[in-house]
Amino acid sequence: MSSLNRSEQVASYLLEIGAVALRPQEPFTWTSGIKSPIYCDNRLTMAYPEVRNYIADAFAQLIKSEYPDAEVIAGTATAGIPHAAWVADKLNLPMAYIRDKAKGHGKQNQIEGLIKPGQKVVVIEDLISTGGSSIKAAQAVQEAGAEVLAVLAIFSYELDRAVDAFAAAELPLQSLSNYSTLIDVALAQGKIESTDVEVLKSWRKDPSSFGV
Ligand SMILES: O=P(O)(O)OC[C@H]1O[C@H](OP(=O)(O)OP(=O)(O)O)[C@H](O)[C@@H]1O
Ligand SMILES: O=C(O)c1cc(=O)[nH]c(=O)[nH]1
Repeated sequence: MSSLNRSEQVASYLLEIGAVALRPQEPFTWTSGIKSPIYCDNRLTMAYPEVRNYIADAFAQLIKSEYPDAEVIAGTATAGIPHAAWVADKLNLPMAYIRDKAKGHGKQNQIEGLIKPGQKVVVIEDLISTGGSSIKAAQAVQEAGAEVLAVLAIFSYELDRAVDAFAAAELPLQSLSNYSTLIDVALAQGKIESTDVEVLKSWRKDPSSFGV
């Protein structure tokens, strides 16, 4: 592949740093309980300055062009936090993060940092599977009286379940890369075989029944 677009470049980076693991014989268990032949560990991007900087620039450009009114960049705990910090730094905006639930001690906060009622917030997540984690985080921001302009993620599996959940929650979602691009890039780079593509595509049609 000569000139890669943003989605292809992010997929290519994820493959290059070994963030994408295939294990059809011994499926991964996701946070939602779904069993999957693939796991994408975007946390590894932290270890690669060129990669994390490309991601932060891409998020920052997206926010500048599509959400120029953003006042706070909020990361989802835990994997969204470092990316939100780098993006907030690039945009010189306040940063916050959202726990999956309120702390049981101390100030019992779910949102750490500062999000004021009425502020316009962009939520940064590392990855969307079902969307459950990031929608919950975005709703916590809304419950705090702020407005969520969008949820932005590095990668999305493009599952129907997530698309429907974001639509029902009336939350815009954009990802820098996605499952279909990842498969195309991996195949073009010889990192997977056509037999892998068949498994990955058939799993994607019915993720809930894989490996059961
Ligand atoms: O769209 P969903 O079905 O909610 O799945 C995606 C979530 O799962 C992972 O987080 P995980 O629960 O592994 O926690 P972590 O961020 O603390 O690593 C990932 O970082 C997303 O937050
Ligand atoms: O749904 C998840 O838990 C999940 C899937 C995945 O590919 N990567 C990840 O970090 N979490």
